[in-house]
Amino acid sequence: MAFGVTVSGKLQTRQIVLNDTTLRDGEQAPGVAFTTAEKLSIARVLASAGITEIEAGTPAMGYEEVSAIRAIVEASLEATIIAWCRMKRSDVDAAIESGVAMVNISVPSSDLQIAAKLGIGRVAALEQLKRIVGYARDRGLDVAVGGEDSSRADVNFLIELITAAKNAGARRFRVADTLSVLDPDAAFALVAALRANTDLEIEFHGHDDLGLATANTLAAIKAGATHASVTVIGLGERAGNAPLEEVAVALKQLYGRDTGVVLPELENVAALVAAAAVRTIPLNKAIVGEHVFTHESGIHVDGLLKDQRSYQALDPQLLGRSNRFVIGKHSGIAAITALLSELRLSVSAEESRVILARVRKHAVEHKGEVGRETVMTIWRELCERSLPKGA
Ligand SMILES: CC(=O)SCCNC(=O)CCNC(=O)[C@H](O)C(C)(C)COP(=O)(O)OP(=O)(O)OC[C@H]1O[C@@H](n2cnc3c(N)ncnc32)[C@H](O)[C@@H]1OP(=O)(O)O
Ligand SMILES: O=C(O)CCC(=O)C(=O)O
Repeated sequence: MAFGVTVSGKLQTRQIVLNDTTLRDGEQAPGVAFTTAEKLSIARVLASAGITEIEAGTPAMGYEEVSAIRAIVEASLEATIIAWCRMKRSDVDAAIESGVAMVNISVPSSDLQIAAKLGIGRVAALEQLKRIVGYARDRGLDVAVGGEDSSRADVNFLIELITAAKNAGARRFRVADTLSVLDPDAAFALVAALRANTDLEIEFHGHDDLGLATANTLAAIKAGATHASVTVIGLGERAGNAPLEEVAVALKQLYGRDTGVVLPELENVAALVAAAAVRTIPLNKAIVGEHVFTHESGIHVDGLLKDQRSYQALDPQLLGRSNRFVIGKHSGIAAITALLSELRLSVSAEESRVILARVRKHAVEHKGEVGRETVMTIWRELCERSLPKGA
């Protein structure tokens, strides 16, 4: 099915809204603990990067968290600040204290979670949800209902929850694949079934235990989700959430869909969050990894030098970045010749082959790229050796 086409076949022109939950689900990653100042800086860079919804934290955690969320609200960013709540009046009261205008009220939706966590049944969970949504609406809050563990729930019960949420005044239902049990086909089918039964906003919240969070999120959007939960560099519970940078760029690159995210800001946002989370961004991390536009293999470098399109689908300029060539074990003659010519060093074809052999040996011995200085040293030594004695 083509992107942007609903199950009923109607073309959609809507913009996909990304709800960034780095400050809530992201911070639930083991060992991650942001200070209030870090939370505020992250919220600021997210808003400057065009994110219009920020799930900023869990007010039920107490005074510090409420103050941090309040500081973000008081920064008057161009974004809706959302607080995460359980179905408890005290959680909603704490959210009100934090100053947010919108809450996400979470309801365990699978039979297993309803029974195990809350010790009640479906009917009681439904009643509790209605009461709390009404309580929040009466206090002027916008309400999204978070269907925790939606992907293991009975779809008919999800529809009952959504109907109850809507009747109580909620504007959105979040379909959470809490434990990553969906693949893209199943994510599409689930969201399509819900889409066919409600006109509420639908947010998809994917986790990455199987490395499918981004794919599942795209499938959910194809099926009619209007919103997607994301976190910077995929920070979040266990293997994390759908990464903001992957979802925003994939939507643009694959489907030409704009999320309002300023793509060249993503690298800075990722660096800030990684530093505050004390996490390292893997060199090969999609979109924001240092090496994702770096090329070493001889055949690739040769192809890129002849025509960039031969080995480039995602234009680094879209992200304010550029291609980089490095010399290493997999370099070929074209890369060596190009580098030496850039350095204005002349070599014969035979000398290039000798330099390449030395480069390979050096790369294996030092397990890494071979820097320009090293290539120049190899070149110099070769020249000295070929000079006639006494010259
Ligand atoms: C999938 C997700 O990401 S869910 C969000 C997870 N986020 C967090 O846990 C945020 C950090 N958590 C915390 O700081 C604490 O757990 C708090 C402040 C929220 C609660 O702390 P405590 O009162 O000590 O409760 P504790 O964490 O031990 O247990 C959770 C309680 O919430 C209840 N609960 C869980 N989900 C819900 C819900 N959606 N609605 C109502 N109650 C819920 C549990 O039944 C349990 O209640 P019980 O103590 O009566 O059995
Ligand atoms: O209930 C929600 O809002 C979703 C909670 C969550 O983070 C999840 O289920 O993974």
